Amino acid sequence: MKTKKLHIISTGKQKPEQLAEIIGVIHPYIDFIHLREKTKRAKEVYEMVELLADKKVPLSKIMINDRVDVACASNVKGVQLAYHSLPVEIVKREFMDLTVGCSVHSIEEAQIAEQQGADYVIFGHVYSTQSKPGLIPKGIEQLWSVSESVSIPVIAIGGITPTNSREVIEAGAQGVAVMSGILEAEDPLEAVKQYRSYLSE
Ligand SMILES: Cc1ncc(COP(=O)(O)OP(=O)(O)O)c(N)n1
Ligand SMILES: Cc1ncsc1CCOP(=O)(O)O
Ligand SMILES: [Mg+2]
Repeated sequence: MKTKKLHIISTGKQKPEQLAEIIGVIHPYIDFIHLREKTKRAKEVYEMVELLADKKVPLSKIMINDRVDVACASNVKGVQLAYHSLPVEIVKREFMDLTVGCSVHSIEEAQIAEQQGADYVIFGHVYSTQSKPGLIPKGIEQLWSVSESVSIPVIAIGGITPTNSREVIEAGAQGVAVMSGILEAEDPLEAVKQYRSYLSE
Protein backbone atom coordinates (compact mmCIF):
# COMPACT_ATOMS: atom_id res chain seq x y z
CA MET A 1 0.00 0.00 0.00
CA LYS A 2 1.27 3.50 -0.84
CA THR A 3 2.17 5.49 2.27
CA LYS A 4 -0.42 8.13 3.03
CA LYS A 5 0.43 11.78 3.53
CA LEU A 6 0.87 13.43 6.90
CA HIS A 7 0.23 17.18 7.05
CA ILE A 8 0.67 19.25 10.20
CA ILE A 9 -1.01 22.60 10.73
CA SER A 10 0.36 25.30 13.02
CA THR A 11 -1.95 26.25 15.88
CA GLY A 12 -1.49 30.00 15.68
CA LYS A 13 -0.92 29.91 19.44
CA GLN A 14 2.73 28.90 19.69
CA LYS A 15 5.60 31.34 19.55
CA PRO A 16 7.43 31.16 16.21
CA GLU A 17 10.66 30.04 17.94
CA GLN A 18 8.81 27.29 19.83
CA LEU A 19 7.12 26.07 16.65
CA ALA A 20 10.41 26.10 14.74
CA GLU A 21 12.07 24.12 17.55
CA ILE A 22 9.41 21.38 17.35
CA ILE A 23 9.26 21.26 13.56
CA GLY A 24 13.05 21.21 13.36
CA VAL A 25 12.89 17.85 15.13
CA ILE A 26 9.82 16.23 13.55
CA HIS A 27 9.97 17.36 9.92
CA PRO A 28 11.61 14.18 8.57
CA TYR A 29 8.40 12.27 9.46
CA ILE A 30 6.05 14.82 7.85
CA ASP A 31 5.07 15.47 4.24
CA PHE A 32 3.61 18.98 4.55
CA ILE A 33 3.89 21.72 7.18
CA HIS A 34 1.15 24.37 7.01
CA LEU A 35 1.67 27.79 8.53
CA ARG A 36 -1.92 28.73 9.46
CA GLU A 37 -1.33 31.94 11.37
CA LYS A 38 -4.55 33.87 10.93
CA THR A 39 -3.67 36.80 13.17
CA LYS A 40 -0.15 37.37 11.87
CA ARG A 41 0.93 39.92 9.27
CA ALA A 42 2.60 38.86 6.02
CA LYS A 43 6.03 39.90 7.31
CA GLU A 44 5.63 37.78 10.45
CA VAL A 45 4.66 34.68 8.47
CA TYR A 46 7.58 35.30 6.09
CA GLU A 47 9.89 35.44 9.11
CA MET A 48 8.44 32.16 10.39
CA VAL A 49 9.47 30.52 7.13
CA GLU A 50 12.98 31.91 7.66
CA LEU A 51 13.07 30.41 11.17
CA LEU A 52 12.04 27.02 9.77
CA ALA A 53 14.68 27.27 7.05
CA ASP A 54 17.28 27.99 9.76
CA LYS A 55 16.26 24.65 11.32
CA LYS A 56 16.90 22.94 7.97
CA VAL A 57 13.19 22.32 7.31
CA PRO A 58 12.88 21.87 3.52
CA LEU A 59 10.93 24.72 1.87
CA SER A 60 9.47 22.02 -0.38
CA LYS A 61 7.39 20.81 2.59
CA ILE A 62 5.98 24.19 3.61
CA MET A 63 2.48 25.42 2.72
CA ILE A 64 1.22 28.89 3.65
CA ASN A 65 -2.44 29.25 4.62
CA ASP A 66 -4.28 31.89 2.57
CA ARG A 67 -1.34 34.23 1.82
CA VAL A 68 -0.33 33.69 -1.80
CA ASP A 69 2.06 36.65 -1.59
CA VAL A 70 3.98 35.12 1.31
CA ALA A 71 4.09 31.71 -0.37
CA CYS A 72 5.61 33.26 -3.53
CA ALA A 73 8.02 35.53 -1.69
CA SER A 74 9.35 32.75 0.49
CA ASN A 75 9.68 30.15 -2.28
CA VAL A 76 7.75 27.47 -0.45
CA LYS A 77 5.82 24.57 -1.94
CA GLY A 78 2.45 26.23 -2.08
CA VAL A 79 -0.63 27.75 -0.56
CA GLN A 80 -3.62 26.34 1.32
CA LEU A 81 -6.66 28.33 0.29
CA ALA A 82 -9.42 28.92 2.84
CA TYR A 83 -13.05 29.95 2.39
CA HIS A 84 -12.11 33.64 2.37
CA SER A 85 -9.02 33.25 0.14
CA LEU A 86 -8.51 34.05 -3.54
CA PRO A 87 -10.33 31.54 -5.80
CA VAL A 88 -8.38 28.42 -6.75
CA GLU A 89 -8.67 29.12 -10.49
CA ILE A 90 -7.13 32.58 -10.14
CA VAL A 91 -4.22 31.32 -8.06
CA LYS A 92 -3.61 28.43 -10.45
CA ARG A 93 -3.67 30.80 -13.44
CA GLU A 94 -1.46 33.51 -11.98
CA PHE A 95 0.94 31.49 -9.81
CA MET A 96 1.63 28.38 -11.82
CA ASP A 97 4.56 27.21 -9.71
CA LEU A 98 2.56 26.96 -6.50
CA THR A 99 0.96 23.75 -5.31
CA VAL A 100 -2.60 24.67 -4.36
CA GLY A 101 -4.62 22.98 -1.62
CA CYS A 102 -8.17 24.02 -0.81
CA SER A 103 -10.06 23.67 2.48
CA VAL A 104 -13.54 22.22 1.83
CA HIS A 105 -16.55 21.23 3.90
CA SER A 106 -18.91 19.54 1.41
CA ILE A 107 -19.04 17.52 -1.80
CA GLU A 108 -19.97 20.65 -3.73
CA GLU A 109 -16.99 22.64 -2.45
CA ALA A 110 -14.66 19.71 -3.17
CA GLN A 111 -15.94 19.39 -6.75
CA ILE A 112 -15.60 23.12 -7.38
CA ALA A 113 -12.03 23.05 -6.04
CA GLU A 114 -11.21 20.13 -8.33
CA GLN A 115 -12.77 21.81 -11.39
CA GLN A 116 -10.76 24.94 -10.68
CA GLY A 117 -7.51 22.98 -10.59
CA ALA A 118 -6.74 22.37 -6.91
CA ASP A 119 -4.00 19.81 -6.39
CA TYR A 120 -5.77 18.38 -3.35
CA VAL A 121 -8.47 19.27 -0.82
CA ILE A 122 -8.49 19.16 2.95
CA PHE A 123 -11.94 18.07 4.20
CA GLY A 124 -13.24 18.46 7.72
CA HIS A 125 -13.65 18.62 10.45
CA VAL A 126 -14.27 14.89 10.50
CA TYR A 127 -14.38 14.34 14.28
CA SER A 128 -15.19 16.79 17.04
CA THR A 129 -12.13 18.71 18.15
CA GLN A 130 -11.16 21.46 20.56
CA SER A 131 -9.63 23.18 17.53
CA LYS A 132 -13.17 23.82 16.16
CA PRO A 133 -15.13 24.30 19.38
CA GLY A 134 -18.91 24.06 19.27
CA LEU A 135 -19.10 23.01 15.62
CA ILE A 136 -20.76 19.74 14.64
CA PRO A 137 -18.31 17.35 12.98
CA LYS A 138 -18.94 16.13 9.45
CA GLY A 139 -18.32 12.46 10.27
CA ILE A 140 -16.72 9.57 8.48
CA GLU A 141 -19.60 8.97 6.04
CA GLN A 142 -19.37 12.49 4.60
CA LEU A 143 -15.63 11.96 4.26
CA TRP A 144 -16.36 8.80 2.31
CA SER A 145 -18.84 10.68 0.04
CA VAL A 146 -16.38 13.49 -0.62
CA SER A 147 -13.59 11.00 -1.40
CA GLU A 148 -15.89 9.27 -3.90
CA SER A 149 -16.90 12.54 -5.54
CA VAL A 150 -13.46 13.80 -6.66
CA SER A 151 -10.32 12.34 -8.25
CA ILE A 152 -7.82 14.61 -6.52
CA PRO A 153 -6.47 13.54 -3.10
CA VAL A 154 -8.69 14.22 -0.11
CA ILE A 155 -6.89 14.87 3.17
CA ALA A 156 -8.94 14.43 6.35
CA ILE A 157 -8.73 17.01 9.14
CA GLY A 158 -10.25 17.53 12.57
CA GLY A 159 -9.88 15.31 15.62
CA ILE A 160 -7.56 12.90 13.84
CA THR A 161 -5.66 10.58 16.18
CA PRO A 162 -3.16 7.83 15.33
CA THR A 163 -5.83 5.15 15.81
CA ASN A 164 -8.70 6.81 13.94
CA SER A 165 -6.37 7.71 11.07
CA ARG A 166 -6.77 4.11 9.92
CA GLU A 167 -10.55 4.48 9.50
CA VAL A 168 -10.22 7.77 7.64
CA ILE A 169 -7.85 6.10 5.20
CA GLU A 170 -10.38 3.28 4.79
CA ALA A 171 -12.96 5.98 4.02
CA GLY A 172 -10.86 7.07 1.04
CA ALA A 173 -8.63 9.80 2.46
CA GLN A 174 -5.16 9.97 0.95
CA GLY A 175 -3.75 11.35 4.17
CA VAL A 176 -4.45 13.26 7.36
CA ALA A 177 -3.86 16.79 8.62
CA VAL A 178 -3.17 17.19 12.33
CA MET A 179 -2.86 20.20 14.59
CA SER A 180 -3.26 19.53 18.34
CA GLY A 181 -2.47 15.80 18.24
CA ILE A 182 1.13 16.58 17.36
CA LEU A 183 1.88 20.22 18.12
CA GLU A 184 0.21 20.15 21.55
CA ALA A 185 1.45 16.67 22.45
CA GLU A 186 3.77 16.28 25.43
CA ASP A 187 6.25 14.57 23.12
CA PRO A 188 5.64 15.71 19.51
CA LEU A 189 8.30 13.38 18.10
CA GLU A 190 6.72 10.32 19.72
CA ALA A 191 3.27 11.49 18.55
CA VAL A 192 4.39 11.98 14.96
CA LYS A 193 5.98 8.53 14.91
CA GLN A 194 2.70 7.02 16.05
CA TYR A 195 0.73 8.75 13.30
CA ARG A 196 3.34 7.66 10.79
CA SER A 197 3.17 4.04 11.85
CA TYR A 198 -0.63 3.93 11.43
CA LEU A 199 -0.41 5.67 8.06
CA SER A 200 2.26 3.32 6.73
CA GLU A 201 0.56 0.01 7.57
C1 LIG B 1 -19.02 29.51 5.18
C2 LIG B 1 -17.70 29.27 5.82
N1 LIG B 1 -17.17 28.05 5.79
C3 LIG B 1 -15.98 27.83 6.35
C4 LIG B 1 -15.28 28.84 6.97
C5 LIG B 1 -13.97 28.58 7.64
O1 LIG B 1 -12.94 28.79 6.77
P1 LIG B 1 -11.99 27.64 6.26
O2 LIG B 1 -11.69 27.89 4.86
O3 LIG B 1 -12.57 26.31 6.51
O4 LIG B 1 -10.74 27.82 7.14
P2 LIG B 1 -10.29 27.01 8.41
O5 LIG B 1 -10.55 27.87 9.59
O6 LIG B 1 -11.07 25.74 8.54
O7 LIG B 1 -8.83 26.80 8.21
C6 LIG B 1 -15.84 30.11 6.95
N2 LIG B 1 -15.19 31.16 7.51
N3 LIG B 1 -17.07 30.32 6.38
C1 LIG C 1 -8.06 23.94 10.53
C2 LIG C 1 -9.05 22.92 10.87
N1 LIG C 1 -10.12 22.74 10.08
C3 LIG C 1 -10.92 21.77 10.51
S1 LIG C 1 -10.37 21.06 11.95
C4 LIG C 1 -9.00 22.08 11.96
C5 LIG C 1 -7.98 22.02 12.99
C6 LIG C 1 -7.49 20.59 13.21
O1 LIG C 1 -7.51 20.38 14.48
P1 LIG C 1 -7.01 19.13 15.35
O2 LIG C 1 -6.01 18.34 14.57
O3 LIG C 1 -6.41 19.81 16.54
O4 LIG C 1 -8.25 18.38 15.70
MG1 LIG D 1 -12.32 24.70 7.49
